[in-house]
Amino acid sequence: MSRIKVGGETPYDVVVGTGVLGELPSLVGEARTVAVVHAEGLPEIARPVCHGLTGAGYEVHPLPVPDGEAGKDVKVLAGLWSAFARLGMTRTDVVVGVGGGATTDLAGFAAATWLRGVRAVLVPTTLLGMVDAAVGGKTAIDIPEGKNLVGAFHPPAGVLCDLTTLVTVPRADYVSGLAEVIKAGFIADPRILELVEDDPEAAGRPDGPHTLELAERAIAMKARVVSADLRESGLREILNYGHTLAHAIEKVEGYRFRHGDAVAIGMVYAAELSRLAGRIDAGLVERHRAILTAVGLPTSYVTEAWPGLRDAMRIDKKARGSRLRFVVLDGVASPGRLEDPGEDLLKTAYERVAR
Ligand SMILES: NC(=O)c1ccc[n+]([C@@H]2O[C@H](COP(=O)([O-])OP(=O)(O)OC[C@H]3O[C@@H](n4cnc5c(N)ncnc54)[C@H](O)[C@@H]3O)[C@@H](O)[C@H]2O)c1
Ligand SMILES: O=C(O)C(=O)C[C@@H](O)[C@H](O)[C@H](O)COP(=O)(O)O
Ligand SMILES: [Zn+2]
Repeated sequence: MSRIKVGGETPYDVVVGTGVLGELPSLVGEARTVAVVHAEGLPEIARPVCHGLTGAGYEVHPLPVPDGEAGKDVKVLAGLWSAFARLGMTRTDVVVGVGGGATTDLAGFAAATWLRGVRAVLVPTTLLGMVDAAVGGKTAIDIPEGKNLVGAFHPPAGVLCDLTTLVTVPRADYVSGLAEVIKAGFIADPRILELVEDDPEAAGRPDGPHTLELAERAIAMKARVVSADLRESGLREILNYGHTLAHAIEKVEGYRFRHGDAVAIGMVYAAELSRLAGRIDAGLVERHRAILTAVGLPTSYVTEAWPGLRDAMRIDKKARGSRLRFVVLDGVASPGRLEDPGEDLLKTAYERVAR
Protein backbone atom coordinates (compact mmCIF):
# COMPACT_ATOMS: atom_id res chain seq x y z
CA MET A 1 0.00 0.00 0.00
CA SER A 2 1.23 3.51 -0.72
CA ARG A 3 0.05 6.92 0.44
CA ILE A 4 0.51 9.75 -2.01
CA LYS A 5 0.26 13.16 -0.37
CA VAL A 6 -1.59 16.00 -2.04
CA GLY A 7 -0.65 19.39 -0.65
CA GLY A 8 -2.20 22.84 -0.81
CA GLU A 9 -4.69 24.58 1.50
CA THR A 10 -6.33 21.31 2.55
CA PRO A 11 -3.80 18.46 2.25
CA TYR A 12 -5.04 14.88 1.93
CA ASP A 13 -3.82 11.38 1.17
CA VAL A 14 -4.46 9.15 -1.83
CA VAL A 15 -4.20 5.58 -0.55
CA VAL A 16 -3.36 3.10 -3.32
CA GLY A 17 -3.10 -0.68 -3.04
CA THR A 18 -4.80 -4.04 -3.18
CA GLY A 19 -7.44 -4.84 -0.55
CA VAL A 20 -7.14 -1.46 1.15
CA LEU A 21 -10.83 -0.82 1.84
CA GLY A 22 -10.16 -1.15 5.57
CA GLU A 23 -8.40 2.25 5.40
CA LEU A 24 -11.66 4.04 4.58
CA PRO A 25 -12.80 4.95 8.13
CA SER A 26 -9.45 6.63 8.81
CA LEU A 27 -10.04 8.86 5.77
CA VAL A 28 -13.64 9.65 6.74
CA GLY A 29 -12.64 10.67 10.26
CA GLU A 30 -15.17 12.15 12.66
CA ALA A 31 -18.76 12.19 11.43
CA ARG A 32 -22.17 10.89 12.41
CA THR A 33 -23.87 10.47 9.02
CA VAL A 34 -22.14 9.21 5.88
CA ALA A 35 -24.02 9.46 2.56
CA VAL A 36 -22.59 6.91 0.13
CA VAL A 37 -23.24 8.15 -3.42
CA HIS A 38 -22.67 5.23 -5.78
CA ALA A 39 -23.43 4.18 -9.35
CA GLU A 40 -26.70 2.23 -9.20
CA GLY A 41 -25.29 -0.51 -11.42
CA LEU A 42 -22.54 -1.26 -8.91
CA PRO A 43 -24.30 -2.40 -5.71
CA GLU A 44 -21.75 -5.19 -5.23
CA ILE A 45 -18.99 -2.58 -5.04
CA ALA A 46 -20.93 -0.17 -2.81
CA ARG A 47 -21.95 -2.95 -0.38
CA PRO A 48 -18.52 -3.62 1.21
CA VAL A 49 -17.95 0.14 1.46
CA CYS A 50 -21.23 0.60 3.35
CA HIS A 51 -20.59 -2.50 5.43
CA GLY A 52 -17.12 -1.30 6.48
CA LEU A 53 -18.40 2.15 7.42
CA THR A 54 -21.35 0.74 9.39
CA GLY A 55 -18.92 -1.54 11.23
CA ALA A 56 -16.84 1.52 12.12
CA GLY A 57 -19.89 3.07 13.80
CA TYR A 58 -21.18 5.55 11.20
CA GLU A 59 -24.86 6.00 10.29
CA VAL A 60 -24.58 4.96 6.63
CA HIS A 61 -27.04 5.83 3.85
CA PRO A 62 -26.48 4.45 0.35
CA LEU A 63 -27.67 6.86 -2.37
CA PRO A 64 -27.69 5.19 -5.82
CA VAL A 65 -27.36 7.49 -8.85
CA PRO A 66 -27.52 6.72 -12.61
CA ASP A 67 -24.37 5.02 -13.93
CA GLY A 68 -21.65 6.94 -15.68
CA GLU A 69 -22.13 10.27 -17.44
CA ALA A 70 -25.94 10.15 -17.01
CA GLY A 71 -25.33 10.89 -13.32
CA LYS A 72 -23.54 14.20 -14.05
CA ASP A 73 -26.88 15.91 -14.46
CA VAL A 74 -28.52 18.78 -12.63
CA LYS A 75 -31.67 16.75 -11.84
CA VAL A 76 -29.59 13.97 -10.29
CA LEU A 77 -27.65 16.57 -8.30
CA ALA A 78 -30.90 18.15 -7.06
CA GLY A 79 -32.05 14.67 -6.01
CA LEU A 80 -28.91 14.32 -3.88
CA TRP A 81 -29.50 17.71 -2.22
CA SER A 82 -33.03 16.57 -1.28
CA ALA A 83 -31.67 13.29 0.06
CA PHE A 84 -29.04 15.14 2.16
CA ALA A 85 -31.83 17.32 3.57
CA ARG A 86 -33.94 14.26 4.47
CA LEU A 87 -30.91 12.73 6.20
CA GLY A 88 -30.25 15.94 8.13
CA MET A 89 -26.65 16.08 6.87
CA THR A 90 -24.70 18.73 8.79
CA ARG A 91 -21.30 20.28 8.16
CA THR A 92 -19.60 17.59 10.22
CA ASP A 93 -21.07 14.80 8.06
CA VAL A 94 -19.40 13.27 5.03
CA VAL A 95 -20.24 12.33 1.43
CA VAL A 96 -18.46 9.20 0.18
CA GLY A 97 -18.43 8.84 -3.63
CA VAL A 98 -18.01 5.30 -4.99
CA GLY A 99 -17.69 4.55 -8.71
CA GLY A 100 -16.11 5.75 -11.91
CA GLY A 101 -14.95 9.30 -12.59
CA ALA A 102 -18.45 10.43 -13.48
CA THR A 103 -19.84 9.31 -10.13
CA THR A 104 -17.00 10.83 -8.10
CA ASP A 105 -17.31 14.12 -10.07
CA LEU A 106 -21.02 14.21 -9.16
CA ALA A 107 -20.53 13.17 -5.52
CA GLY A 108 -17.75 15.73 -5.13
CA PHE A 109 -19.92 18.51 -6.54
CA ALA A 110 -22.84 17.52 -4.31
CA ALA A 111 -20.46 17.74 -1.32
CA ALA A 112 -19.07 21.08 -2.55
CA THR A 113 -22.52 22.64 -2.76
CA TRP A 114 -24.30 21.12 0.27
CA LEU A 115 -24.25 23.70 3.09
CA ARG A 116 -21.57 25.47 0.96
CA GLY A 117 -19.23 22.56 1.41
CA VAL A 118 -18.96 19.34 3.41
CA ARG A 119 -16.16 16.79 3.32
CA ALA A 120 -16.02 14.33 0.43
CA VAL A 121 -14.08 11.07 0.52
CA LEU A 122 -13.73 9.41 -2.87
CA VAL A 123 -13.47 5.71 -3.65
CA PRO A 124 -12.78 5.53 -7.40
CA THR A 125 -13.44 2.13 -8.95
CA THR A 126 -12.15 2.66 -12.51
CA LEU A 127 -8.57 3.24 -13.66
CA LEU A 128 -9.53 6.68 -14.92
CA GLY A 129 -11.14 7.56 -11.61
CA MET A 130 -8.06 6.48 -9.66
CA VAL A 131 -5.38 8.14 -11.76
CA ASP A 132 -7.23 11.34 -12.54
CA ALA A 133 -10.85 12.14 -11.67
CA ALA A 134 -10.84 11.53 -7.92
CA VAL A 135 -7.56 13.41 -7.37
CA GLY A 136 -7.27 17.18 -7.48
CA GLY A 137 -10.63 18.57 -6.45
CA LYS A 138 -12.27 19.34 -9.80
CA THR A 139 -15.96 18.47 -9.42
CA ALA A 140 -18.65 19.06 -12.03
CA ILE A 141 -21.81 18.16 -13.90
CA ASP A 142 -22.49 18.49 -17.64
CA ILE A 143 -25.14 20.67 -19.30
CA PRO A 144 -26.34 20.35 -22.91
CA GLU A 145 -24.19 23.40 -23.77
CA GLY A 146 -20.95 21.73 -22.71
CA LYS A 147 -18.96 19.31 -20.62
CA ASN A 148 -18.20 20.07 -16.93
CA LEU A 149 -19.48 23.61 -17.37
CA VAL A 150 -20.95 23.76 -13.86
CA GLY A 151 -18.73 22.74 -10.98
CA ALA A 152 -16.42 23.74 -8.18
CA PHE A 153 -12.88 23.22 -6.96
CA HIS A 154 -13.49 21.14 -3.82
CA PRO A 155 -10.55 18.92 -2.84
CA PRO A 156 -11.56 15.61 -1.27
CA ALA A 157 -10.67 14.83 2.34
CA GLY A 158 -9.15 11.56 1.16
CA VAL A 159 -9.07 9.16 -1.80
CA LEU A 160 -9.02 5.37 -1.58
CA CYS A 161 -7.89 3.42 -4.66
CA ASP A 162 -8.43 -0.30 -4.12
CA LEU A 163 -7.01 -1.96 -7.22
CA THR A 164 -9.09 -5.10 -6.59
CA THR A 165 -12.18 -3.19 -7.79
CA LEU A 166 -10.63 -2.89 -11.26
CA VAL A 167 -11.09 -6.57 -12.17
CA THR A 168 -14.78 -6.09 -13.01
CA VAL A 169 -14.33 -2.92 -15.07
CA PRO A 170 -15.35 -3.60 -18.70
CA ARG A 171 -12.25 -3.76 -20.92
CA ALA A 172 -13.30 -0.74 -23.01
CA ASP A 173 -13.67 1.38 -19.88
CA TYR A 174 -10.31 0.18 -18.51
CA VAL A 175 -8.56 1.03 -21.77
CA SER A 176 -10.28 4.41 -21.84
CA GLY A 177 -8.64 5.13 -18.47
CA LEU A 178 -5.25 4.34 -19.98
CA ALA A 179 -5.62 7.45 -22.15
CA GLU A 180 -5.21 9.64 -19.05
CA VAL A 181 -2.24 7.52 -17.91
CA ILE A 182 -0.63 8.00 -21.32
CA LYS A 183 -1.46 11.73 -21.11
CA ALA A 184 0.52 11.84 -17.85
CA GLY A 185 3.38 10.21 -19.75
CA PHE A 186 3.42 12.75 -22.59
CA ILE A 187 3.12 15.83 -20.39
CA ALA A 188 5.37 14.83 -17.50
CA ASP A 189 6.61 11.25 -17.08
CA PRO A 190 8.38 9.50 -19.99
CA ARG A 191 8.77 6.29 -17.94
CA ILE A 192 4.99 5.78 -18.26
CA LEU A 193 5.33 5.80 -22.04
CA GLU A 194 8.16 3.25 -21.90
CA LEU A 195 6.19 0.91 -19.63
CA VAL A 196 3.16 0.99 -21.92
CA GLU A 197 5.23 0.67 -25.11
CA ASP A 198 7.16 -2.31 -23.73
CA ASP A 199 3.98 -4.36 -23.33
CA PRO A 200 0.80 -2.61 -24.48
CA GLU A 201 -1.30 -5.74 -24.02
CA ALA A 202 -0.34 -6.01 -20.34
CA ALA A 203 -0.94 -2.29 -19.84
CA GLY A 204 -4.53 -2.89 -20.92
CA ARG A 205 -5.19 -5.39 -18.10
CA PRO A 206 -5.75 -4.63 -14.41
CA ASP A 207 -3.64 -7.68 -13.52
CA GLY A 208 -0.73 -6.53 -15.71
CA PRO A 209 2.75 -6.48 -14.11
CA HIS A 210 2.95 -2.68 -14.10
CA THR A 211 -0.60 -1.69 -13.13
CA LEU A 212 0.39 -0.42 -9.68
CA GLU A 213 3.43 1.48 -10.96
CA LEU A 214 1.47 3.08 -13.81
CA ALA A 215 -1.31 4.16 -11.44
CA GLU A 216 1.13 5.46 -8.82
CA ARG A 217 3.15 7.41 -11.38
CA ALA A 218 0.06 9.06 -12.89
CA ILE A 219 -1.38 9.89 -9.44
CA ALA A 220 1.96 11.25 -8.18
CA MET A 221 2.27 13.49 -11.24
CA LYS A 222 -1.26 14.84 -10.76
CA ALA A 223 -0.66 15.29 -7.02
CA ARG A 224 2.46 17.40 -7.72
CA VAL A 225 0.60 19.61 -10.19
CA VAL A 226 -2.58 20.22 -8.17
CA SER A 227 -0.60 20.76 -4.96
CA ALA A 228 1.04 23.73 -6.69
CA ASP A 229 -1.98 25.07 -8.58
CA LEU A 230 -5.37 23.87 -7.36
CA ARG A 231 -7.40 26.52 -9.19
CA GLU A 232 -5.75 26.17 -12.59
CA SER A 233 -4.19 29.59 -12.74
CA GLY A 234 -1.28 28.24 -14.82
CA LEU A 235 0.57 24.96 -14.31
CA ARG A 236 -2.59 22.85 -13.84
CA GLU A 237 -3.63 23.55 -17.43
CA ILE A 238 -1.14 20.91 -18.56
CA LEU A 239 -3.56 18.24 -17.24
CA ASN A 240 -5.94 19.44 -19.94
CA TYR A 241 -3.68 18.17 -22.74
CA GLY A 242 -5.97 16.80 -25.47
CA HIS A 243 -9.12 17.98 -23.71
CA THR A 244 -10.14 20.94 -25.90
CA LEU A 245 -11.11 18.67 -28.80
CA ALA A 246 -12.06 15.82 -26.43
CA HIS A 247 -14.77 17.81 -24.67
CA ALA A 248 -16.10 19.01 -28.04
CA ILE A 249 -16.38 15.37 -29.20
CA GLU A 250 -18.16 14.39 -25.99
CA LYS A 251 -20.61 17.26 -26.43
CA VAL A 252 -21.47 16.49 -30.07
CA GLU A 253 -21.88 12.83 -29.07
CA GLY A 254 -24.41 13.78 -26.36
CA TYR A 255 -21.98 12.53 -23.65
CA ARG A 256 -22.31 8.95 -24.88
CA PHE A 257 -18.64 8.75 -25.90
CA ARG A 258 -16.02 7.53 -23.39
CA HIS A 259 -14.01 10.41 -21.94
CA GLY A 260 -10.66 8.64 -22.30
CA ASP A 261 -11.40 7.71 -25.93
CA ALA A 262 -12.13 11.36 -26.67
CA VAL A 263 -8.91 12.39 -24.86
CA ALA A 264 -6.94 9.94 -27.02
CA ILE A 265 -8.21 11.59 -30.22
CA GLY A 266 -7.75 15.02 -28.64
CA MET A 267 -4.11 14.29 -27.81
CA VAL A 268 -3.36 13.34 -31.42
CA TYR A 269 -5.03 16.61 -32.46
CA ALA A 270 -2.98 18.61 -29.96
CA ALA A 271 0.17 16.85 -31.14
CA GLU A 272 -0.70 17.73 -34.77
CA LEU A 273 -1.22 21.35 -33.70
CA SER A 274 2.17 21.26 -31.97
CA ARG A 275 3.80 19.97 -35.14
CA LEU A 276 2.09 22.49 -37.42
CA ALA A 277 3.23 25.25 -35.07
CA GLY A 278 6.81 23.97 -35.47
CA ARG A 279 7.12 22.86 -31.85
CA ILE A 280 7.61 19.09 -32.29
CA ASP A 281 8.57 16.81 -35.15
CA ALA A 282 6.42 14.27 -37.01
CA GLY A 283 8.06 11.42 -35.08
CA LEU A 284 6.51 12.53 -31.80
CA VAL A 285 3.07 12.81 -33.41
CA GLU A 286 3.46 9.26 -34.71
CA ARG A 287 4.54 8.13 -31.25
CA HIS A 288 1.13 9.32 -30.01
CA ARG A 289 -0.67 7.33 -32.72
CA ALA A 290 1.44 4.24 -32.14
CA ILE A 291 1.07 4.02 -28.35
CA LEU A 292 -2.65 4.85 -28.38
CA THR A 293 -3.38 2.36 -31.18
CA ALA A 294 -1.30 -0.32 -29.47
CA VAL A 295 -3.54 -0.27 -26.40
CA GLY A 296 -6.73 -0.11 -28.50
CA LEU A 297 -7.60 3.59 -28.23
CA PRO A 298 -9.03 5.62 -31.14
CA THR A 299 -6.88 8.25 -32.87
CA SER A 300 -9.27 9.64 -35.49
CA TYR A 301 -12.79 11.07 -35.70
CA VAL A 302 -15.50 11.79 -38.28
CA THR A 303 -14.43 14.22 -41.06
CA GLU A 304 -17.85 15.90 -41.40
CA ALA A 305 -17.99 16.68 -37.67
CA TRP A 306 -15.53 19.60 -37.90
CA PRO A 307 -18.01 22.56 -37.99
CA GLY A 308 -19.84 21.24 -34.92
CA LEU A 309 -16.58 20.50 -33.10
CA ARG A 310 -15.16 23.93 -33.93
CA ASP A 311 -18.29 25.52 -32.55
CA ALA A 312 -18.21 23.39 -29.38
CA MET A 313 -14.56 24.32 -28.73
CA ARG A 314 -15.52 28.02 -28.30
CA ILE A 315 -16.64 27.41 -24.73
CA ASP A 316 -13.42 25.66 -23.60
CA LYS A 317 -12.48 26.78 -20.08
CA LYS A 318 -8.94 27.70 -21.10
CA ALA A 319 -10.20 30.23 -23.69
CA ARG A 320 -9.79 33.94 -23.02
CA GLY A 321 -12.68 35.79 -24.66
CA SER A 322 -12.76 34.66 -28.28
CA ARG A 323 -9.12 33.47 -28.16
CA LEU A 324 -8.69 29.70 -27.92
CA ARG A 325 -5.72 28.40 -25.97
CA PHE A 326 -4.35 24.88 -26.36
CA VAL A 327 -1.99 22.80 -24.28
CA VAL A 328 0.66 21.61 -26.75
CA LEU A 329 4.04 19.92 -26.48
CA ASP A 330 7.54 21.21 -27.10
CA GLY A 331 8.75 17.66 -26.49
CA VAL A 332 7.98 14.73 -24.20
CA ALA A 333 7.46 16.04 -20.66
CA SER A 334 7.68 19.59 -21.98
CA PRO A 335 4.17 21.02 -22.21
CA GLY A 336 3.51 24.53 -23.49
CA ARG A 337 0.60 26.69 -24.65
CA LEU A 338 -0.53 27.68 -28.12
CA GLU A 339 -2.50 30.92 -28.07
CA ASP A 340 -5.16 31.74 -30.64
CA PRO A 341 -3.83 29.42 -33.37
CA GLY A 342 -5.99 30.74 -36.22
CA GLU A 343 -8.67 28.96 -38.23
CA ASP A 344 -6.39 27.50 -40.91
CA LEU A 345 -4.12 25.79 -38.39
CA LEU A 346 -7.08 24.45 -36.40
CA LYS A 347 -8.69 22.98 -39.52
CA THR A 348 -5.48 21.60 -41.02
CA ALA A 349 -4.70 19.82 -37.75
CA TYR A 350 -8.21 18.36 -37.77
CA GLU A 351 -7.81 17.09 -41.33
CA ARG A 352 -4.91 14.97 -40.07
CA VAL A 353 -7.14 13.46 -37.40
CA ALA A 354 -10.26 13.06 -39.56
CA ARG A 355 -11.31 9.78 -41.18
N1 LIG B 1 -12.46 15.65 -11.94
C1 LIG B 1 -11.44 15.41 -12.75
O1 LIG B 1 -10.33 15.93 -12.57
C2 LIG B 1 -11.64 14.44 -13.87
C3 LIG B 1 -10.52 13.92 -14.51
C4 LIG B 1 -10.70 13.00 -15.54
C5 LIG B 1 -11.99 12.60 -15.89
N2 LIG B 1 -13.05 13.11 -15.23
C6 LIG B 1 -14.41 12.66 -15.54
O2 LIG B 1 -14.50 11.26 -15.29
C7 LIG B 1 -15.51 10.71 -16.12
C8 LIG B 1 -15.01 9.45 -16.77
O3 LIG B 1 -14.71 8.50 -15.77
P1 LIG B 1 -14.73 6.93 -16.08
O4 LIG B 1 -13.92 6.65 -17.27
O5 LIG B 1 -14.42 6.26 -14.81
O6 LIG B 1 -16.21 6.67 -16.55
P2 LIG B 1 -17.56 6.32 -15.76
O7 LIG B 1 -17.62 6.93 -14.43
O8 LIG B 1 -18.64 6.67 -16.73
O9 LIG B 1 -17.45 4.74 -15.57
C9 LIG B 1 -17.45 3.91 -16.71
C10 LIG B 1 -18.38 2.72 -16.51
O10 LIG B 1 -17.76 1.78 -15.64
C11 LIG B 1 -18.68 1.38 -14.63
N3 LIG B 1 -17.86 0.97 -13.49
C12 LIG B 1 -17.21 1.77 -12.61
N4 LIG B 1 -16.49 1.05 -11.76
C13 LIG B 1 -16.69 -0.25 -12.08
C14 LIG B 1 -16.20 -1.47 -11.56
N5 LIG B 1 -15.32 -1.50 -10.57
N6 LIG B 1 -16.63 -2.62 -12.12
C15 LIG B 1 -17.49 -2.59 -13.18
N7 LIG B 1 -17.97 -1.47 -13.72
C16 LIG B 1 -17.57 -0.30 -13.19
C17 LIG B 1 -19.54 2.59 -14.43
O11 LIG B 1 -20.77 2.28 -13.80
C18 LIG B 1 -19.72 3.07 -15.87
O12 LIG B 1 -20.75 2.38 -16.50
C19 LIG B 1 -15.91 11.78 -17.09
O13 LIG B 1 -17.12 12.37 -16.68
C20 LIG B 1 -14.79 12.78 -17.00
O14 LIG B 1 -15.20 14.08 -17.32
C21 LIG B 1 -12.90 14.02 -14.23
O1 LIG C 1 -7.58 17.90 -13.27
C1 LIG C 1 -7.49 18.63 -14.25
O2 LIG C 1 -7.21 19.82 -14.15
C2 LIG C 1 -7.74 18.11 -15.60
O3 LIG C 1 -7.80 18.86 -16.55
C3 LIG C 1 -7.88 16.61 -15.72
C4 LIG C 1 -8.74 16.18 -16.89
O4 LIG C 1 -8.32 14.86 -17.23
C5 LIG C 1 -10.23 16.09 -16.55
O5 LIG C 1 -10.91 15.51 -17.62
C6 LIG C 1 -10.91 17.36 -16.10
O6 LIG C 1 -12.19 17.07 -15.60
C7 LIG C 1 -11.09 18.36 -17.19
O7 LIG C 1 -11.41 19.55 -16.59
P1 LIG C 1 -12.12 20.76 -17.33
O8 LIG C 1 -11.80 21.89 -16.43
O9 LIG C 1 -11.52 20.91 -18.69
O10 LIG C 1 -13.56 20.45 -17.37
ZN1 LIG D 1 -9.71 14.02 -18.60
